[in-house]
Amino acid sequence: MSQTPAVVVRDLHVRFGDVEAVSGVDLTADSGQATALLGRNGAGKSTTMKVLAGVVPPTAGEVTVAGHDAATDALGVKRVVGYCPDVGGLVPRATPWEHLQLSARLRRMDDWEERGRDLLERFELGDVAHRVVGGFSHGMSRRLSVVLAALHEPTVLLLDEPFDGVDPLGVEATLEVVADARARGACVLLSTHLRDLALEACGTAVVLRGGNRVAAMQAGELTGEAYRALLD
Ligand SMILES: Nc1ncnc2c1ncn2[C@@H]1O[C@H](COP(=O)(O)OP(=O)(O)OP(=O)(O)O)[C@@H](O)[C@H]1O
Repeated sequence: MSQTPAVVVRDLHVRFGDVEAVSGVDLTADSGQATALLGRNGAGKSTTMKVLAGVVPPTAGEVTVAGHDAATDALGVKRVVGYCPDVGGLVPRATPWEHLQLSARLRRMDDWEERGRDLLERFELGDVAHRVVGGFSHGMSRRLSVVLAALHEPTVLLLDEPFDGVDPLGVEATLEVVADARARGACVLLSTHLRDLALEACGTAVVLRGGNRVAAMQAGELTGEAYRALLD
């Protein structure tokens, strides 16, 4: 018997006023797999991620995340996902450790401190664990956002542009987080403009264009030429 995919999106539409940000996206993503979301600026990747995170409601279509309907059970969706947004999400006057404390408290987690410390070390944020994030560089903030998304070992891990402005050690730590999540059976969705890193991190790739899905394929099939052709 085949397993229901962890993420199911059918004919998703998202409208902001006059703008149709997503206009008919279909995708599925399985547990234990990582799926890359690719496409040019404005293709609808971040909006799709926001719907999957329970942050933006779908205007129309069917979206299920680990069995929770994004239209009717946004709280249920939020509980099962770990979400690294493309921008924002951090409190400038709080430290990384305070961010972890807040996240753990909201999720009623016990015994999170060792994992929190380990993640901060892996992302080379241990030395700044008690410094307010307002002074962080862009790359440091991105790394902390990945740590926060991964802390509670979510069923569905959503990473929106996690490599943006991140140095090679941060990239390596992020790839490890993705590999660990897959190994424990989580479903990972990762949006990026970096095809090579998408191929390294993910087994499958979905390409969006103008709010639509234009292709879904094994990541290995996404050659540079094929990718460019899909973007145009
Ligand atoms: N809150 C909003 N209000 C109005 N329009 C929006 C809003 N959010 C997104 N859009 C529009 O929806 C479209 C898709 O945006 P989205 O951010 O999802 O694309 P993206 O693929 O993530 O782009 P990028 O690669 O630049 O991050 C764009 O035309 C964008 O301007």
